[in-house]
Amino acid sequence: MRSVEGLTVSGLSVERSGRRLFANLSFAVPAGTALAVMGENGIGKSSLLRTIAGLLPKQQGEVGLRLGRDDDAAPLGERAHYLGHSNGLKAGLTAFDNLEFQRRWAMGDGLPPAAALAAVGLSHCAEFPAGLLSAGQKRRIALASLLTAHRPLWLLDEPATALDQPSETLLVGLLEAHLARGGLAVMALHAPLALATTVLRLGRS
Ligand SMILES: Nc1ncnc2c1ncn2[C@@H]1O[C@H](COP(=O)(O)OP(=O)(O)OP(=O)(O)O)[C@@H](O)[C@H]1O
Repeated sequence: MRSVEGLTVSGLSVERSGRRLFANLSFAVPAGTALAVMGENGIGKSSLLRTIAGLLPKQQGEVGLRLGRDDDAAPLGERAHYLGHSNGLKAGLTAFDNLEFQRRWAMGDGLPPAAALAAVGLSHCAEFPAGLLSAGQKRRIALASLLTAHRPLWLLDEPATALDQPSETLLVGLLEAHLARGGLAVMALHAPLALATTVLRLGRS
C-alpha cells in the first residue's frame, strides 16, 4: 500500500486465543480524517484498536504513523491516545486530580485540568471523586483527558457509550477540532456519529 501522511495499516493479521480475527487487513487513515470501524459484537473492533495502539501483538503486518514531523520515529503508542471501554479513572481521586494525574503521566502539553473540565462542561464536578460521577460524566472526564496532552492519533472504543445527545454533540465537536488541527481518529462504533468518516466494516472471514 502506498504510504500516506497519516496512519497506514498493511497486511495486518491478528489472533486471539488461537482464533484468527482478521487477516491481511490493509487501510490508510490520512491526517485530518476519521475512520469508523464497524461490525457485529466480537468481530474484532476493540482488538484492532488495541493492536494499533501496541497493546496487543500482531501475527503479521505493519502499522505506521507518519505525519512529516520530527517525532515520526517515536513509538506509535506515545503519539496516540487510547480510550477503551473502561474510562481509566481512579475512583478515589477527584475529577480534577484524575486529569492532573493523566496529564503528568502523558507528559501532557495540552489543556490544564480546569480547562479540560470546562471543555466537557464539567467544571462543577472538579472536586467530586470520580467514582461518584454518573456513567456519562465519567465518559466525559475520559474525553477531557484526550485534551490534556496533544497526541495526533485518537483511538476511541465506542466513545459515545453512556453519552446523552448533548454530550454526543460535544464529542463530535471535540473530534472536529482534533481533525481540523491535522489529527486522526480511529473509532469502534456501533452507530454512526454526526461526523464525516470513512467506514471500515469488519466481517467474518
Ligand atoms: N483477553 C482476551 N483473550 C482471548 N480472547 C479475547 C480476549 N478479549 C477478547 N477476546 C475475543 O476476541 C474476539 C474479538 O473481541 P473484540 O473485543 O475485539 O470484539 P469487538 O468487535 O470489539 O466486540 P464488541 O462489539 O462486543 O465490543 C471475541 O471473540 C472475544 O471473545
